[in-house]
Amino acid sequence: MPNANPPIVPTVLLSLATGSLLTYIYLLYQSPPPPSSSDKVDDNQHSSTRVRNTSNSSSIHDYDSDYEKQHIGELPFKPKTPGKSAWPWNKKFYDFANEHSRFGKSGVKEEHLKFESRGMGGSFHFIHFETRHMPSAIDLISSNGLSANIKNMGCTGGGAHKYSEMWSDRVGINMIKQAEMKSLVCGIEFVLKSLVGECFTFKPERIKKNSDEKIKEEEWSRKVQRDSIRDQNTYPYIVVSIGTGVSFIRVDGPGENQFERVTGSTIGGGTYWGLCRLLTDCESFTDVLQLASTGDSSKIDMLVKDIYGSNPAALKKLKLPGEIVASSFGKLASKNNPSDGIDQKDLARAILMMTTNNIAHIAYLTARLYKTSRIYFIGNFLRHNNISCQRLSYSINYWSNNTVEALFLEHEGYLGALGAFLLGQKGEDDSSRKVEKTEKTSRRRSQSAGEALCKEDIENLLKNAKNMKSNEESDDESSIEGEEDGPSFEEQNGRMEVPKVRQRRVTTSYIPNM
Ligand SMILES: Nc1ncnc2c1ncn2[C@@H]1O[C@H](COP(=O)(O)OP(=O)(O)OP(=O)(O)O)[C@@H](O)[C@H]1O
Ligand SMILES: CC(C)(CO)[C@@H](O)C(=O)NCCC(=O)O
Repeated sequence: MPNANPPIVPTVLLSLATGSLLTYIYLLYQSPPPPSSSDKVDDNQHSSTRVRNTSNSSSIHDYDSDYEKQHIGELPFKPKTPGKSAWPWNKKFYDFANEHSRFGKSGVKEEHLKFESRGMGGSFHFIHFETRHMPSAIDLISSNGLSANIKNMGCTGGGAHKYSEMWSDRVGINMIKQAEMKSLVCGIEFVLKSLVGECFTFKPERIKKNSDEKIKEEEWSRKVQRDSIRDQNTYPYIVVSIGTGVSFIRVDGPGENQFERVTGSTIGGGTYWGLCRLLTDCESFTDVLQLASTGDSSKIDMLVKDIYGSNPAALKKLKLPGEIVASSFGKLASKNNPSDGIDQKDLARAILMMTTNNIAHIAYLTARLYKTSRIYFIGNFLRHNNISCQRLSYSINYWSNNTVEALFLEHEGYLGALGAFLLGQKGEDDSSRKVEKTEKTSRRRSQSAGEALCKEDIENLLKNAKNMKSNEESDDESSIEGEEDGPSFEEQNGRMEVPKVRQRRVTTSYIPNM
């Protein structure tokens, strides 16, 4: 008698990405293996019961199974289904993870990010917690008996090395280590190829009435969905991973080694959060973003018009509008008492803008250097951080004269964990020696921004700058201000608009000490 409704009580597979501040866990709940020949069901019936219907799910993510059916060969691994003997060994873990949305004191499950995968035969769930609570997280798993039958776990980031012994000693779980950049790129390729609704950008709320009209940055708040990777034209693209520090990676193609970390910046999310901890009373990242949203950075930053006055002829010659920042924190340099008239909210905003502007500049130059129109910004600095996403969208559009687009991903912080898992499924395991070697090689290649520019690169940049200059001279100045959506992107990507500003569930507050 066919079993029409095999239960969706799955095997749980785990993967971690452990950075200096946060750790992301990705869980895959796989359905039980197909029934044996004695209780065979027809294929259609089986697949429809194995995979839950996403349209009823609370997730915003629809799984593009048609695409996967056609392109499954292009995924970075051949999906494994669990052996029959493996199931349902991890039921305890599954029930525990399923029943709770908070774990310990800083663990949070992000319901809105979960999605189904027909190819993987299960659902992906996402949890993060603060890395400093790693020992408590391991104890939680151990004391609840959750580690039974979990022998291996994909892992990437610095923590894959730092906490490896702790995991094996305390709970007997072996870390299958993967290189950080490779995991990131693998995760990005996976979500871009298989998830509908993953990629988006910000555009102005309205279209210019005439070419002289300037659309202000504040109006760049319309969240617009972007298409996934469909073909070779997508490459090369730039990935800017904004974590504690910032990595700039060029991805040349779908193959797993077709990327290079081209440069980095030490001014990243850690800089922002570190300076804010020093200069404000905020105790959580969520609080400081909230504070920044009410601040005014123009009390702190020196604007071009502060230097030039509002002299249209002079500004036209300079080719910079008066409203943009000339020097972050520059206004404080010439005040008798720098703290007069400013408070914590203005500081929080100015630090956020300084960090974001710097990243935007390097990202734009990197895109120019490698002649690409796509920059994907990821990493947890952007988490619930519409202010930076909007600034990046506006700046990249502005500096590139509407030829390069800033793109964002819904699973921005979990791409490394996802990639580490996928690579592990492929049977890869970077031994520490191999990781060291890879990182040495990439270290040699990826020096700081200035060093990375070889003579040829500089010549190219100068050539491009010259071309841009002559384009700008022939253009009306206003054409670089918030032009209506650029034809190149609209034609390339096809577009679907999401009417509201980036909608994310508000972060549940992070309780210190797990
Ligand atoms: N709850 C949070 N607590 C602390 N920082 C947070 C939080 N949420 C977001 N952030 C931001 O995310 C940054 C860390 O990002 P992410 O976790 O992607 O990097 P990482 O992996 O630690 O660093 P790197 O990529 O440089 O190794 C922090 O510096 C901060 O700006
Ligand atoms: C060190 C890493 C790669 C760790 O994720 C990251 O923090 C980073 O890219 N920092 C910038 C380092 C540099 O100057 O290239």
